[in-house]
Amino acid sequence: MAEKLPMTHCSRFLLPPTTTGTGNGSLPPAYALIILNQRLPRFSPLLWEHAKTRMCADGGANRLFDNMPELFPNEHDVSVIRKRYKPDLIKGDMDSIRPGVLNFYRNLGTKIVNNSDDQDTTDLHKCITYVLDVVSDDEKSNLCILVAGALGGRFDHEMGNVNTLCRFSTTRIVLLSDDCLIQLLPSTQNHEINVLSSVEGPHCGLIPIGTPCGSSRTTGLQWNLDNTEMRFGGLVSTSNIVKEETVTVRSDSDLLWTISLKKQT
Ligand SMILES: Nc1ncnc2c1ncn2[C@@H]1O[C@H](COP(=O)(O)OP(=O)(O)OP(=O)(O)O)[C@@H](O)[C@H]1O
Ligand SMILES: Cc1ncc(C[n+]2csc(CCO)c2C)c(N)n1
Repeated sequence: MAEKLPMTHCSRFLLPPTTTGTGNGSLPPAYALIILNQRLPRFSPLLWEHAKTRMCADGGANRLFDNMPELFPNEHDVSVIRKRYKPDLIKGDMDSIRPGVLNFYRNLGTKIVNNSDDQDTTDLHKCITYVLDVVSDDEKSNLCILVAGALGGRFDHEMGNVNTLCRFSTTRIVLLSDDCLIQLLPSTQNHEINVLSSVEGPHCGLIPIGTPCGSSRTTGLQWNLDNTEMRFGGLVSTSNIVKEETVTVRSDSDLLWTISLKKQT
């Protein structure tokens, strides 16, 4: 059987942007940022700087409005901060955004898309379909969607957010909270994860979601998988520890990769 192509992963969006590219000859990813209705992670200004497109899923706009100024305690004019962080788009069923916040961003020129007719998909899902609709096929191969505020509070929302990783499994999507990130590793490729130890790790996990996994192999972890079977309801890898700069993962079914984020990020 033909060897699967390698897919590389690196959380360079947690480091300040550089103008020097990735350093390995490949194009840096084109990031889009989606802000959800959950506490804004402390490193959101960095994600914002990296992103080419910035959007809020419905009540995510309240979080941008309320929490972004709190991340700049030395700046006293909150309206200057709010104007600096103007989203390109607010999209959703609009049952959570406060009218004052909606008016504020509308007056700044933010595009507002009301999808209250769709009560079958989440606001995050609606934002992802928007990104995929506006991006060309060429750009899609280089796209990486960063989702801020994906965990905490309501378990149905958390699972809904994880489900979007599976629904859009051919798109690179990273779910982020203050504490960790989560992404899907499709079984169609072998994975090389470049761990940035200044900002992430050492705790990590590999979770088979959806279908059981007959065989997975890893390198670079304290408890490596060696042709190991995993299934939800059986073995899943939690509280694993990154031991090397590069972690490799190959598996016959999709896995969720999660890694802790360091507090000083
Ligand atoms: N407690 C939470 N934990 C994780 N994600 C959340 C939480 N609350 C909201 N979200 C995310 O933020 C998005 C916008 O949420 P919002 O509260 O504006 O709308 P909602 O009506 O509760 O959500 P939806 O319309 O998507 O069901 C949701 O689609 C979800 O992805
Ligand atoms: C089986 C089933 N369960 C829940 C909902 C409700 N729902 C799902 S996503 C969403 C948010 C719309 O922005 C809402 C209200 C449904 N439609 N179908």
